[in-house]
Amino acid sequence: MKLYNTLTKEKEDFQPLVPGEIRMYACGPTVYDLFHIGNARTFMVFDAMRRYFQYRGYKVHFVQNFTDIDDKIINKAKDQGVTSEAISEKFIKEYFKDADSLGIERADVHPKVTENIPEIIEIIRTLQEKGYAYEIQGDVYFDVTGYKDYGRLSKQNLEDLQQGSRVEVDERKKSPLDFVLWKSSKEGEPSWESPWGKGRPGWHIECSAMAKKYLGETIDIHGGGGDLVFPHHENEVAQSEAATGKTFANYWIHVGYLNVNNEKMSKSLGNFFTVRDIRREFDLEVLRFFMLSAHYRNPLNFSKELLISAKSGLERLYHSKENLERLLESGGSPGSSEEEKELVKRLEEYEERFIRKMDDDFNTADGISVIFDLVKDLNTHIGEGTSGETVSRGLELLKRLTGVLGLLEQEEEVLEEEIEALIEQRQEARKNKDYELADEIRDRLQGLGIELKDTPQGVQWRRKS
Ligand SMILES: Nc1ncnc2c1ncn2[C@@H]1O[C@H](COP(=O)(O)OP(=O)(O)OP(=O)(O)O)[C@@H](O)[C@H]1O
Ligand SMILES: [Zn+2]
Repeated sequence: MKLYNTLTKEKEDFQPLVPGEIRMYACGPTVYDLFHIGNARTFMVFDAMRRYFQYRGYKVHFVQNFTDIDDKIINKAKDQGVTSEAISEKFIKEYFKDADSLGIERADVHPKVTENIPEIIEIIRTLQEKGYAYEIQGDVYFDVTGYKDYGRLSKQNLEDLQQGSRVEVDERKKSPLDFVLWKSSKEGEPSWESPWGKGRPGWHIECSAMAKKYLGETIDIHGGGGDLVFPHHENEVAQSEAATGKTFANYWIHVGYLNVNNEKMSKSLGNFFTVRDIRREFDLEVLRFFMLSAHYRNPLNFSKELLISAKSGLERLYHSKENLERLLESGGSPGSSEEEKELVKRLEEYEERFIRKMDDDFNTADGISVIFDLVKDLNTHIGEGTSGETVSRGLELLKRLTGVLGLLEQEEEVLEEEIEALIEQRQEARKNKDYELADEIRDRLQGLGIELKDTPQGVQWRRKS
């Protein structure tokens, strides 16, 4: 498998540290608002990558943090007269609602900064002890001139950076590029005790601390949106490598921007749509399909028109799947012809082609083209006369490949909701002593392949295998 590494600016052979296992960290959202679909692109790319790695047989350890302490959170809390925690807790819940509806699976750990303060303090202390950090009146800074590799990730040299940097407000720093590791707290702000007095962590240090705690000193993959290369990731590398003396991440992956009229979608520009804005008009799987139809490193322009055409593309995939399911239900004919044998052979080739494309720096755009080729072939060569086995192989393959991308998953979700609703109706009927209706609903559920079990904790259900 080849992955493009921002660190070397090359597609490299991907070799995880431990064969068969991948340790991957993605920078998560600052939780002071709903996230927009630009953020969603980055989250979705990492979700799809993780699914693909799993499909290729890797055990993936995936961590995505929540930045739950930050100026933006504090300011919003002040405006609304609530605690920072109230703001961050609310938007963490909202994050999960939107992520779930986008088919983004939960990471193995979603650590919060506020729950990792001792680990953060520990790294800062190490940096200070090793001479990479200095304190001024309760603020601690990283000394970039003391770290020889500063600028390596973003391919900038220190002198250019220093010349290019604005005159800093904080005259106390040794270099204008020095960044804050620990901030002394102002009156009324959330704060924690530390060796430098009461304060809170700077932004960059959190990821160094959490990646180390949950994945180890050296991880395989670290990523985020392209805007994070500098200064966020540059600073992460500096802190982590200065503290541990080891390589922080072997592969750096950055997702291209979702743009509007060729400008990055961002909160500050006001040119954004939240996931919920889109949900009012579109099924969110359409958005997912749209995002994954482009290579993750390329910028992607967003417009409603493009989303409408993505919708019809996705519908083509759904139609094919539904058609195969219908044929399967009708039983199919026995035996298999030469034509069918050829088709079965081609199925394997489609899967190989899909893997080849995806192995080449996770090219979902080409991967999706292969899926369309498969669908065309299935639509042409599978019909009433095809054996059940072949139909089922075609269907399985289609579901397997789209599943890797988190697509064509709508139906089951709807079904789940339907089941829950039916179970509720049945409970209601039983409460009203309408046992006839209750039994009728039970039979209907059975017809859908659902088994019910009455337990002291309530009704539980499972799909009959
Ligand atoms: N337009 C975009 N396209 C792709 N990824 C993006 C875009 N905007 C932000 N991201 C990514 O989303 C993730 C979450 O970022 P975060 O919550 O810090 O938002 P943000 O960068 O503050 O957004 P904004 O730039 O709109 O203020 C990061 O990995 C970031 O790089
Ligand atoms: Zn980060």
